[in-house]
Amino acid sequence: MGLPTKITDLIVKDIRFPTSLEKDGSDAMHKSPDYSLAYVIVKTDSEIEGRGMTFTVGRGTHIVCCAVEAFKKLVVGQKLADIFGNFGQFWQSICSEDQIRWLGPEKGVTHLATAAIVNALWDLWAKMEGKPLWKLLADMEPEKLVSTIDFRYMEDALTKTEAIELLKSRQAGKADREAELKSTGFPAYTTSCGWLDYPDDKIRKLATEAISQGMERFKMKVGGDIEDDIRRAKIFRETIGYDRLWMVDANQKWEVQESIDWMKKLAPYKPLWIEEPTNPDDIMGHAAIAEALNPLGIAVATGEHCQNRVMFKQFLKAKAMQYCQIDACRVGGVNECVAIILMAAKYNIPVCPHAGGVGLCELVQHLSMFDYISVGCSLKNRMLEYADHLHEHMEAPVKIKNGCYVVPTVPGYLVGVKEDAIKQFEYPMGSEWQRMFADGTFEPDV
Ligand SMILES: C[C@H](O)[C@@H](O)CC(=O)C(=O)O
Ligand SMILES: [Mg+2]
Repeated sequence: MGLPTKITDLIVKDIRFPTSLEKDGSDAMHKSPDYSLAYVIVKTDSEIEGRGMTFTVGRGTHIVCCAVEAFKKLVVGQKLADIFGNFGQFWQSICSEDQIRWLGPEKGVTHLATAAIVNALWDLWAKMEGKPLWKLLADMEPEKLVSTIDFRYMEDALTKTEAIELLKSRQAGKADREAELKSTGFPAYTTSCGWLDYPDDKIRKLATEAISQGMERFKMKVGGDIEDDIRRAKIFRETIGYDRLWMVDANQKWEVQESIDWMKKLAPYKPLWIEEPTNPDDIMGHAAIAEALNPLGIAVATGEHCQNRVMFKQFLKAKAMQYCQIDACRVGGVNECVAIILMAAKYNIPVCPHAGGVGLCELVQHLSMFDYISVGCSLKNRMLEYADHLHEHMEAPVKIKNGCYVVPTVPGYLVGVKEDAIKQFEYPMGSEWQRMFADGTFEPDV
């Protein structure tokens, strides 16, 4: 198969899964999410194609797909040597195009769409190099890697020169860290036992099963009702004990003072962090919550709804996050994730990416492994979210062994969604959606 030189087409598909039926993914703000993806296929003048995605929920997926279509003319016809020769510049040309940037800039629907396209391009690049993405990133010369980043608006936190120096200073020991990852994997924590609307006996059963499979770290959704949260916290601690890690996630439910008061009531159950206590744009609010809760041993974690590197910069500078939860699809794909990983390293904040959803585990495992090998270089306080849903639809699904992510070996980043899954779950014409409309399980969007 010859290597591609040029992008010939870009296709986007709206793929949705009916996860709301079992309350998988439920939290205090998203009671019935249908996990979905805007799936992008970048066609080339060879058989190799790039597949990327952004994670989203339900009806919103349609809007993201429209945004991807709007970017299409900026991508189709481009030469790959021009894109990968100066990826930072290409990234900027997408994010700053003057017909679209008014909708952002670099936030919301257009940035989710950017992520889907950019992730597909990295998938393509990794396939061209015959490497899984983590290895492509880890093997890249610091200067080359840094050339993929758009440093606008972050130079007051990290300059290009500092980024190169940081990467160079952490080259020693790379081979050992890669070997260690291959032998033990990257530590995972699970959210799949603790969705907000799971019944108590399901929590107990799933947590018990997870322990038997070697899982040592757990997260529970909170923020519906304090008495319910206390009851569920007790179930968790009775099941997992106090030697295993336990985190809680409020998905932006509370006011600032409410976050502090609520978490004081959960403090006896020793949560390691409270995730997204309040609005994801409220930097000073998060800083105030951290100041009040850190003395109780509770950290603040956030990032899955943090829009871009500029917001991360401020959270880091304001000591408003103790755990940095990048999301492979919320910000503008790999280029911006690498920028944030480098900034977090400078501010000594561990990166524990947001995963789960659909496809996020498959993507973000590469970023954590690259971080360990080339940037953070430590597993202290590092772990990667895992949720046990929908992996069967991926062409290269993640593997978990003894509570750790197994290092992926297939060339690419997302690699792809199975053809069968697309036939069944593309919205609205997929066979499963047509069946569920016919039997009244769901009503089609108008
Ligand atoms: C709607 C999603 O399931 C959300 O609850 C995921 C999340 O916050 C997490 O995994 O963390
Ligand atoms: Mg969360």
